[in-house]
Amino acid sequence: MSSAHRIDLKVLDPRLGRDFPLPDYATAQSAGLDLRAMPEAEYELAAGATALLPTGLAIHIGDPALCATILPRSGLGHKHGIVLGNLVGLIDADYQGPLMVSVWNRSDTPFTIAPGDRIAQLVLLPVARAAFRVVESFEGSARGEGGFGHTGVR
Ligand SMILES: O=c1ccn([C@H]2C[C@H](O)[C@@H](COP(=O)(O)OP(=O)(O)OP(=O)(O)O)O2)c(=O)[nH]1
Ligand SMILES: [Mg+2]
Repeated sequence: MSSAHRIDLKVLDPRLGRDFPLPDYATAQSAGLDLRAMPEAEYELAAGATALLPTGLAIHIGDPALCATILPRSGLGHKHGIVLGNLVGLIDADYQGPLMVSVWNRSDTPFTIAPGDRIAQLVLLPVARAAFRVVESFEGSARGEGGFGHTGVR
């Protein structure tokens, strides 16, 4: 854990850390920390529906060279169609509000989420920030303006 970044975390839901563990890496080299959905009670997400669920915690990354993303869990996404309503969540380094997960049931069957269920995962990432310099023309590059299939398929 020596290379880990210290991130401030506030527990907003007293069931976390008491009835359910705080987020932690499942293995020594896991990239993602599972986030638990913390609705008041069991929540049935209808087929095709989206719900914004609290995770019961807040984090303050506090470093502009970092951000966090919220990603689906592959098992839930592939087997049950439980993914994210925003596809990927982006957590800014200066965000201090409750961490929320937009859960989307893209399947054709209802899915029940119980408080404490691990519903998505948080990945901390490095961020490079831009300072734009407005120019009239770009220095030449190998690609130029080619894109969108320009290099072919095979
Ligand atoms: O899945 C998510 C995505 C975002 N957020 C929080 C953290 C993030 O820093 C903030 C704003 O997210 P974003 O910039 O993606 O949303 P927006 O619609 O542009 O809102 P804003 O106008 O507040 O930036 O909302 C979450 O809790 N969960
Ligand atoms: Mg925004």
